[in-house]
Amino acid sequence: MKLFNDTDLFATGTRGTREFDLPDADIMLIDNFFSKEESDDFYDKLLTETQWREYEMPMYDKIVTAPRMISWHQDKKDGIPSGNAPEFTADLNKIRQRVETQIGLKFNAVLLNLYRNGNDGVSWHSDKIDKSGINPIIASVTFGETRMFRLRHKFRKDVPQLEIPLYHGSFLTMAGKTNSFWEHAVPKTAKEVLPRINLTFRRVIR
Ligand SMILES: O=C(O)CCC(=O)C(=O)O
Ligand SMILES: [Fe+2]
Repeated sequence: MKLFNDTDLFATGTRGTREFDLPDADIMLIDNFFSKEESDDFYDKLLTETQWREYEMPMYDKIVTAPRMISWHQDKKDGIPSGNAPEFTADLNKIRQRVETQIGLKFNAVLLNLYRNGNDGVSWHSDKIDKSGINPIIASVTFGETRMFRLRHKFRKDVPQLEIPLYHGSFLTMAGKTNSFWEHAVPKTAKEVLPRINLTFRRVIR
């Protein structure tokens, strides 16, 4: 069937780690973190088996429906309130395991975002830190369509914005001060694009 025109990228099979030389940020990217086969498989299963739901968010003085679908999963076992959040599925556990092994840290929650087409995106924001403590690490995995991940410094207008294409099977981390000093976004696009799934692993603390 597939779909994503990234075969040249996968042909090399490299798993190089890239770090970005940016002020007040600690960002690392690994393309091909998951193989093409693994990525295709996770993509298909996550797309069809996840109970995707809409997400209502405050926007100025209104409540609007976010232009994407989400699913939040959280471990129940460590006694941290998780509301009605479903547990990690077997596939989410497999993905989490790989991520944890790579960076040597544990995560207890994951947010899945589904960008159905070019009208879906996420506007400028920093990830909330109140539930993850100060300087949380966010670990992001992408399957499906390549979309641009944009970053901008919150306070320094002299620092240029940055655009990172996040490919099928890629892995990105944002650590240290990144969330305090930078915002990120996935802009909508007028191009005809297939669905993209992004997973951000997080550590929820009491
Ligand atoms: O889809 C992405 O790459 C980013 C998602 C994101 O920023 C978020 O869920 O907070
Ligand atoms: Fe985010």
